[in-house]
Formats: sequence, structure tokens, C-alpha cells
Amino acid sequence: MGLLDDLQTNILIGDGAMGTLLYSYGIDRCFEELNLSNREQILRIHQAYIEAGANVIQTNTYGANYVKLARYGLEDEVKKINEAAVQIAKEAAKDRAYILGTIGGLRTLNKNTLTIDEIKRTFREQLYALLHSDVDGLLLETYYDLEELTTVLAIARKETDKPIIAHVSLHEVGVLQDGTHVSEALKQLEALGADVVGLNCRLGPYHMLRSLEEVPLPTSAFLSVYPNASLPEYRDGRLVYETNPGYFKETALSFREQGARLIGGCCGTTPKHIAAIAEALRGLKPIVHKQVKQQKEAIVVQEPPYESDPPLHEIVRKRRSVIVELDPPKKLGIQKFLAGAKALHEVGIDSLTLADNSLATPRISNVALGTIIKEKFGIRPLIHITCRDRNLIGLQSHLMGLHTLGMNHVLAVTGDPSKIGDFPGATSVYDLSSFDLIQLIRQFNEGLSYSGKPLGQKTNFSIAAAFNPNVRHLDKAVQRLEKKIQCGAHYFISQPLYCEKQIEQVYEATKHLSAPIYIGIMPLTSARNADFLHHEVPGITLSDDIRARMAACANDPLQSAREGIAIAKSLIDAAFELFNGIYLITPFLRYEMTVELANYIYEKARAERKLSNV
Ligand SMILES: Cc1cc2nc3c(=O)[nH]c(=O)nc-3n(C[C@H](O)[C@H](O)[C@H](O)COP(=O)(O)OP(=O)(O)OC[C@H]3O[C@@H](n4cnc5c(N)ncnc54)[C@H](O)[C@@H]3O)c2cc1C
Ligand code: MET
Ligand SMILES: [Zn+2]
Repeated sequence: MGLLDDLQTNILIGDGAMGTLLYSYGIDRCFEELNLSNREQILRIHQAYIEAGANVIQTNTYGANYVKLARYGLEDEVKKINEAAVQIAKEAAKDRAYILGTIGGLRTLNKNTLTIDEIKRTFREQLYALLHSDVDGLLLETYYDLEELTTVLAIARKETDKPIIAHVSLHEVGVLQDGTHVSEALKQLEALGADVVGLNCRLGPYHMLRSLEEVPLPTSAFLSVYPNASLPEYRDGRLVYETNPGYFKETALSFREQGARLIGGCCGTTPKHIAAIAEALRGLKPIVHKQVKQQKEAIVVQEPPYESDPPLHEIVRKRRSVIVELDPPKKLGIQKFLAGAKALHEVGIDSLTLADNSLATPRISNVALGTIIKEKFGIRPLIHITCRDRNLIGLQSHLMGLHTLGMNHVLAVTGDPSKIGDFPGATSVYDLSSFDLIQLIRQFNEGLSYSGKPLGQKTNFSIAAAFNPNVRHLDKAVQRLEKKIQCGAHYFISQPLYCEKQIEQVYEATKHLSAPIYIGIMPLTSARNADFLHHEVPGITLSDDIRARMAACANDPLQSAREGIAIAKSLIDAAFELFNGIYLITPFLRYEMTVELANYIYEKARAERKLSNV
């Protein structure tokens, strides 16, 4: 009898964890390589699961693919490792258990870590190695990303008639990380030809049961479930799971009631857990009807709080607008910063933009300073948010905090990497790219968290994104802007430009875009400053004329500042012709320079209005 015939009438018991079991023995290396160097160990684990009652075991090949093996320099061993795994599983099974060739998912939270093409290539290689070794079926497991799983499942289905079991891993009860409901995901897998569809990993039995309650019995497939032993705990630097085989006995019965026909275990489970499941289900047949719990009614999401002021992206479409960056200080003490904020506010700028640890160097929190200047002066703060310092939890909490403080203007950037800053050893998180962060904020504006869970209220963020025109191929940078607009960016703020001609080129290359741009202008402060930007900041090129002008006032700080301002004014003249928005960057907290430049722009704007009224 084959696996699928067996499942027609019986509940089958799967095996439990391989990785966490090896880890609990103190092994902390490439688990799949053990198929070659320590086959006895893997054999013993398979045998222990079969003796515990598993009818279906999986090969030790969860991460035996090009991408994961390459981390150990084993990328050329894909075929050998997979073939050895199947041989070990066969030796253990001796026809007492079906053997599934396991292929694990690769994408976690950040889709950008691997393209679909890379996924297809690495999947195919492992798939052929397993099929070639004649497994009884395939287990595609631990897929957080539905796009990845549907892609690889379609490939596998084309290549083999053998049973395919396809498992998603849930982000939280009932939903995948992109917000898709579990029943919708399993329906898609069934439609693509999976013979068994289900869940594994990440959640323990309790949350998996809550998830399965909302899943109807598949019509042309069977249902499977491989829960983790529990939620993990971080103890003495290691992830550990509760040892609770007795509890698994009870939950196995509940899984059967939810319609599962293949029941095993994932991380933290051991042969004892499998023995408990086998004992609980001995002699029991699968259920054939199920009462499905209604999915919760969609919660009514409150509209965002009313805003009397229009957001910057609307302002800059309609009229001249100046925003100014004033960096939070690197040292404690904010007198000078506050004096600058006040002076700039008095000139009438539309917003003060506050960088997020720019150049990867710690500065006073921009939210703290934003709160103070908003309350003290009524300034509209624009908070830069990088993906470098906060993981997906931190970013979402940060956004909720900003919303709560009524700070609705944000600039979503990747962030300069830690290694260029004062703490080069610090981790650069990058759970999200700038594109993902923009999308996340847009989703917040729809009232949904990253996983699609209702936030109870829509946020009202006006989303700025960064534009770096100082690149060799401006067309590529513009393509990034187009993508950022698709992700939800409302407008752009550019890096500083130092050449009138470049401003024109930028205008020509971006005039088709639907989102307005604030053009960056930063006054030079000295010849040294000019040389540094020209020679050391990638992409920034100063014209010979500008460098010569700064060099001419080399050592005189006052004269240099005057010249820096004069140059900035001519750049402003060029930008003013073509763009409504100017973004002034205050160098080294020297706000008197940006105050003067903001005044200059407003005078030009007044003159322009007068002229148009004549
Ligand atoms: C207005 C503004 C404010 C900023 N504020 C901060 C801040 O507060 N804190 C901070 O740490 N950093 C800040 N930065 C720096 C920013 O994080 C990096 O310069 C960033 O790489 C560019 O913006 P982004 O993150 O949106 O880049 P993305 O467009 O997401 O680009 C990310 C990476 O992709 C690559 N890339 C970009 N364009 C191209 C291209 N045309 N071709 C090929 N590859 C490309 C680059 O390697 C780049 O680093 C700011 C930048 C700007 C323009
Ligand atoms: C990370 S999910 C678990 C994968 C595999 N089934 C193992 O137990 O090692
Ligand atoms: Zn797992």
C-alpha cells in the first residue's frame, strides 16, 4: 500500500524534530553534513522515531540545499548529502515506515534576501537529488512565504507523481506573515496539486489547534500537522522547549478532531512526544466531517484622527515648501539644537527633519527631540526611520508610538550600515528593506500590522522616501523611485546636489513621476568639507568651479561660510526653477546658514507671488 492509500483510511504518525534534537545533544554545526560524517547518529534518531511509533519519517535534508550548505562551504555537496540522507532513512525504515524527502523553506521575513529565480534554482537541485534516490514522497516544510511555497510546489508537482506534502508555517494564529488566512493558503496548495496540506513549526499545539479550527477538511487532499513542542524559551544562550509528552497525548486527540490525518512533531519534539501521539491515536480512524469555526468577523477599523493641517506631500504639490534637516546632537545637551529649531521655525519652514542616527552613529533619539519641538514650538517634525537599528518588532512598536504622539511625517530609509559608524561591531538589523518599510507604513495607514492583524485604527502617515541621484546610472535610481511609489511612498527627499546641471538632469529624469521631490541643498562650510564630499562620499561630485571657489577662501571660516551660502543660493536658484520643494541640510548644527537659505527661498517665493499678481 502507498502512503496516500494508507491515508485514505488511517491516521499516520510522523516523526519529530531532527535539528533541535541534535542541538540538544550539544551539536551546533551543519546538521545535514552529518549524513556523510556521522551517519550512525542520524540512523539512531530515525530508528528511535520508528520505534516510538512513527509510520512516516523524513530525511535529514531540511537545509540540504545550495543556499544553506554554502554557509558551511558545502555547496558542491548537495547531491551527495541528499542521497546519503535517503540511504540512511531507508536503512532505518527497513520498510516499516514511509520515507519523505524533506525540503525546507528559505525565505523568512525579508523577501528580498532571495529572488524567486534563486529559489527555483536551488530547489530544483535538491528536488532532483531526492527524487533520484527514490523517496516515497516529498515533504515541503517550514514555508513562511506563500509565494515561495507555491512556486516550488508547482515545480515539484510537474516533476513527480509521488505524494507531496506541503506545509506552511504561520506567523500567528490563523495567518501567514503576509496576512493570508491559513485556510486560503491551504486551499491554494491543494489547487496546485499537493496531496497533503498542513502546518509545521513556529507554533506549539495550542496555537496550531486554534488555527486548524478555522480550516475546513480539504476536498482532494489530506490534512497534516507537525507542531513544535511548545513556544521556545531562551535559556543560558540556547533555545529550549518544554518537555511535555503527556500533553501531546491530549492534543493528538484534538488534532484528530480537527481532521488531521498525518500528525508528527517539529522543533523541540522528541521520540517521547511521538510515542505519546502514537499511543493516543492507536486504533482510531480519521474523522470525515468537521464543524468549522467561523472566522472572526472583520473588525471595523477606525479612521485616523482628523488632521487640520494638510500633509507635506499635499503642501509641496500646491506651493513652495522648505523643510530643513537639523541633526539630533551626538552628545547630551540640546540647547543649541533647540535654538536652531526655534530660529528655523520662526523663518516659517514647513518641517524640521530629524535623522535617525545618521552615518550609523548614536545621536539623541529623534522621537524625543521631535516630541519636544512639537510641544515647545508647534513645529511639524519629520522623523527619519532606518531599518538598521530596529527589527520588525521594534519598527512596528516605533510606528505605533509615532502615531500615538501625533507625529505623522516619516522618511523611510534603509539606513547607513553600522560598519561605517562609531560602533562598527554593532548589528545592522535589516529585517526589512526601505521598500518593505514603505509598504509596512502604507499597511499601517490601512489599519493593519505587518501580518495583516488589525491595529484598531488607521494611521495617517505621510510617507517620504529617499532619492539618491548621486549615482552613475540615474535611470536605475529613478527605477527605484518608481518602485518606492508602488510600495506607497508619497514623496521623495533627495541627497544634496552640488551642480546646477545635475539639478536639471534630475528634473528631466523624474518629471514623469507622480510623487513630488524635495531637492537637497547643503551649504559647504570649508574647502576641506568640499574636498571630503568630492573625493570621499560615493557619487557626490562638485564642479571644478565650486571647488575652486571654496579653495580660494581656504582657511577663513567666515569667508568660507559666506562662499558656501553663495554657492547654495545659486543651486537654490536652479532648483527653484524646476521644483516646489527644497530640503536644506544644516551642516554641523550651523543653523544660521540654513536660516539664511530658508529666508532666501521665502523672499524668492514672495517676489514670485508679487510678479504673478501683477
Ligand atoms: C534624505 C535622506 C535622509 C537620510 N537619512 C538617514 C538617516 O536618518 N539615518 C541613516 O542612517 N541614513 C540616512 N540616509 C542614508 C540612507 O539610509 C542611505 O543613503 C541609503 O542607502 C539611501 O536611501 P535608501 O535607504 O532609501 O536607499 P535604497 O533605495 O533602499 O537603497 C539601498 C541600497 O541599495 C543600493 N542602491 C541604491 N540606489 C541604487 C542604484 N541606483 N543602483 C544600484 N544600487 C542602488 C545602495 O547600495 C543602497 O545603499 C538618508 C538618505 C537620504 C537621501
Ligand atoms: C526548522 S523546522 C524543522 C525542520 C526539520 N524537520 C527538523 O526537525 O530539523
Ligand atoms: Zn521546526
